[in-house]
Amino acid sequence: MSPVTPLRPPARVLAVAGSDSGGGAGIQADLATIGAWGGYGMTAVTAVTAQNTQGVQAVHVLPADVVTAQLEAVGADIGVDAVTIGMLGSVPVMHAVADWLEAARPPRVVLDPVMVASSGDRLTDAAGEDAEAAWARLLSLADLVTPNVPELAALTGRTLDEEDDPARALAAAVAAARGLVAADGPVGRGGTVLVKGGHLPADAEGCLTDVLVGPQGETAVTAPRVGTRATHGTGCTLSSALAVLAAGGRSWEEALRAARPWLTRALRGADGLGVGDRSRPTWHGPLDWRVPTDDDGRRA
Ligand SMILES: Nc1ncnc2c1ncn2[C@@H]1O[C@H](COP(=O)(O)OP(=O)(O)OP(=O)(O)O)[C@@H](O)[C@H]1O
Ligand SMILES: Cc1ncc(COP(=O)(O)O)c(N)n1
Repeated sequence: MSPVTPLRPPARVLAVAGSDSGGGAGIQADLATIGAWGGYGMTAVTAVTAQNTQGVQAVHVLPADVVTAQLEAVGADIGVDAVTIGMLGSVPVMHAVADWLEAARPPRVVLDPVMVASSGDRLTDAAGEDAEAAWARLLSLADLVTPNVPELAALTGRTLDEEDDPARALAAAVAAARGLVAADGPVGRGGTVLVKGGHLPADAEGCLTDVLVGPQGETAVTAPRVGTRATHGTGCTLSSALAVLAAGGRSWEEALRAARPWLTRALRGADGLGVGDRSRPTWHGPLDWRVPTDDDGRRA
């Protein structure tokens, strides 16, 4: 046996997303996550946002041909083992990404259908029938779709925010996701939906549940709800972790079971970061240090 364990080449993961100047979500969270899991991160920037923990101050969506140029540059030369898609910003950009997915057929595509930031600010000008048609195209090209509950409601036209009971609220969201993955549904063709529980009430044990809903069945993964306001970027972080783990050969279930405890640590680490004072970011780095902060988590 060789004394040196041969290294596997890092998974090449392409993040198609917007830039968050505050560093908490979007491309910045994607690259931090891909790096944390040992992947090689690449980007196709769709939009530039001026953003911090208070909210989104400005959005500039890039022209669709600039997005296409980035996708083609990376795909043609470096190669892509997995794609993670976040903020797209406009209908032309959505179609540009769908065109490239159709032509390039990357092996694993994770689609986080980002619509609104956790601050409440809109991150897309896509609306109406044009947006519906563009989402339908993207859903049909994704292997894993990771909506939060408001996004799931928007994609399925269902009302999902009326149930206070955690089990019934989750069941309603899972039922909506089943419609997406049904043989005649928009995801169809063997794709999976991850219903994320971050917007649902915690259960009696104080836990949140995420459910993978696929054509072959469902898997629920439960984790403690972390009592923090520092959840900015959790969606981007989770999608990118799933993409890099799947690119390394894991199934969606194996990827979620590995990523979910890591996300709990990232959420727990966020309070000690002392970054900003409203919608604080999760923390992808080492947890063996603490910034001195006051009772509100501001840097002392
Ligand atoms: N307070 C929390 N404690 C533990 N896990 C959480 C918490 N909030 C969200 N999560 C987890 O974070 C992941 C993202 O879920 P969520 O439903 O918040 O998605 P999202 O709204 O797209 O995220 P974002 O906050 O980035 O917009 C899920 O795995 C969810 O269970
Ligand atoms: C560029 C960009 N992409 C995605 C999000 C969503 O993340 P969150 O819902 O945590 O604000 C964001 N705020 N900004």
